[in-house]
Amino acid sequence: MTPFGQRLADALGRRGPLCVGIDPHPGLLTAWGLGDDVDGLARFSELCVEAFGDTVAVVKPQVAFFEAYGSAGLAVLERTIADLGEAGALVLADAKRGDIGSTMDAYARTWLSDGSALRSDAVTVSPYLGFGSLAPALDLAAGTGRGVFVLAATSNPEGAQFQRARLDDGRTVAQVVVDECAARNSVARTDGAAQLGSVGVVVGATLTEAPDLSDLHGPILMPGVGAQGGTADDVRRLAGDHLRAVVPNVSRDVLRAGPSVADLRAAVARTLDGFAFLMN
Ligand SMILES: O=C(O)c1cc(=O)[nH]c(=O)n1[C@@H]1O[C@H](COP(=O)(O)O)[C@@H](O)[C@H]1O
Repeated sequence: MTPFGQRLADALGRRGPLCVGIDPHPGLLTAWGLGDDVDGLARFSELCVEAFGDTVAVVKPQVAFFEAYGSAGLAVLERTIADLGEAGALVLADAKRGDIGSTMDAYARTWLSDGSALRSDAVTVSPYLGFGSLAPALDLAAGTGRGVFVLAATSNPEGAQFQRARLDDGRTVAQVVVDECAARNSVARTDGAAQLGSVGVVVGATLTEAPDLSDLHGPILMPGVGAQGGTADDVRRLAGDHLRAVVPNVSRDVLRAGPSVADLRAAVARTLDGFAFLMN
């Protein structure tokens, strides 16, 4: 399969620089006139697929909201991932996995192997057990043409406690994560692969300052726009010279426009207008 970074660059070029989250909060289910149950979850997801599948570059189902309904919720997630892919969107499973390497291998197979019912184009992972513990996911993604987004500097205020801590060499933990991802992408580039690597980082749109992203050569997911207070201007400021690698994520701010598919699509179009500068 074409490497994820290349497929992503292509999708952003065709559909515009946006990742929309499918975050079925119980409050949103109620606001959409749906039950806080598996049927409500399934209908919510169907409407999202209809609204975003054929227009948005990347759609990011938040796995937690599906897991909350047990195995039936996971079955909805399987269907949603498959339907989004069929409609032409890239699917980023927001699972934020991270564990010792041998267990990480099982997580990697779940989200990144060709044979899995939950296979997605990319998955979010947490480097808290050490960057090296992510190797099974990074290796499998490279082998199957999929992508990995590693949490570097997250959008929540608590994130700074660890992520801004400094190592002996003076770099912040967030910077080390970015640098490790950059090293992975540079290996791919010497193999003659895509301009945009397949190992991305997550940098919150709510931050005052981003880590140095100059050598990353990979995608930068920026969640925190809208409901968490981040704005398009914040994205512009944090993106610096890396406009073409940035993918802002918006979940609640778009989802609040539902349940009408037309209204959801209009919310996407409005949001994309605000990010037109990312295409220059
Ligand atoms: O990995 C993520 O997507 C993520 C990282 C981060 O630093 N902050 C963050 O908000 N997210 C996710 O992005 C989504 C943001 O949702 P809204 O605040 O509703 O736009 C949620 O699904 C979060 O779990």
